[in-house]
Amino acid sequence: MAAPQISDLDLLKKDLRLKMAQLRQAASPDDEAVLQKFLLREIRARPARKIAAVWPLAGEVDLRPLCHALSVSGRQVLLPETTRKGSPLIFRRWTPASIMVAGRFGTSHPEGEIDIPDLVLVPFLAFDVFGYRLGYGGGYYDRTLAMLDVTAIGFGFAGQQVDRVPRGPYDIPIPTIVTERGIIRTDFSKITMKD
Ligand SMILES: Nc1nc2c(c(=O)[nH]1)N(C=O)[C@@H](CNc1ccc(C(=O)N[C@@H](CCC(=O)O)C(=O)O)cc1)CN2
Ligand SMILES: Nc1ncnc2c1ncn2[C@@H]1O[C@H](COP(=O)(O)OP(=O)(O)OP(=O)(O)O)[C@@H](O)[C@H]1O
Repeated sequence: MAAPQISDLDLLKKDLRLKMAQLRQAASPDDEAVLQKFLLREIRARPARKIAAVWPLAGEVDLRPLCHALSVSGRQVLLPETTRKGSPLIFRRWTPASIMVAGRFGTSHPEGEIDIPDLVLVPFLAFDVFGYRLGYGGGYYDRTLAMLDVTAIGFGFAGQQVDRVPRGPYDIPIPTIVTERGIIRTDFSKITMKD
């Protein structure tokens, strides 16, 4: 079988992934708490009932306190199950009593029922002010967002911002990004060309 084609864009993204992984230093617990406060406020301002969060991978923002807070306040938390490469994610119901099981690439997911979110929190290694993001390279969130008609909110630390994330045809910009410094509205559709 022929080896999969790797494009220049894939190489640019790979470079940036390495750079961001090297830059990544554990943010302070204060930053993490402030980020979750902003994120919770942003979610609560919306009517979404089923919110897809993530279970942390090493070095990522730990959204577990947010998952608990959302669940306690009556929202249904969903967590992704990492499917085979090339497939969209599936989401399963989580409650504080859920038992997490090991999945692909070091991820964990609950064994709860499969459900469809109406709001998806999207992790990244890097983001830009236009709402483009760089993930781990699975294309999972791009495939998932292309399929679902849902609100997406990106979250991460301000230090993960870069001037411009390399863009590909499948990359879907995220209209709202939350960091410990506040909320970034990236929806440039209302801004004229001269801006
Ligand atoms: N916390 C969290 N959960 C998440 C994501 C995430 O970014 N953060 N994902 C966001 O999409 C999905 C998982 N995506 C992932 C994609 C690749 C690798 C990974 O480690 N890939 C290996 C290469 C694996 C291979 O091809 O054999 C690597 O990069 O070394 C990890 C997670 C769903 N769950
Ligand atoms: N909707 C899609 N349909 C087909 N291929 C896609 C789609 N979305 C992404 N891809 C492909 O998947 C591969 C990985 O995409 P990319 O490098 O953008 O991942 P990523 O955004 O870093 O990862 P993730 O979305 O999992 O966080 C690329 O080759 C890309 O072209």
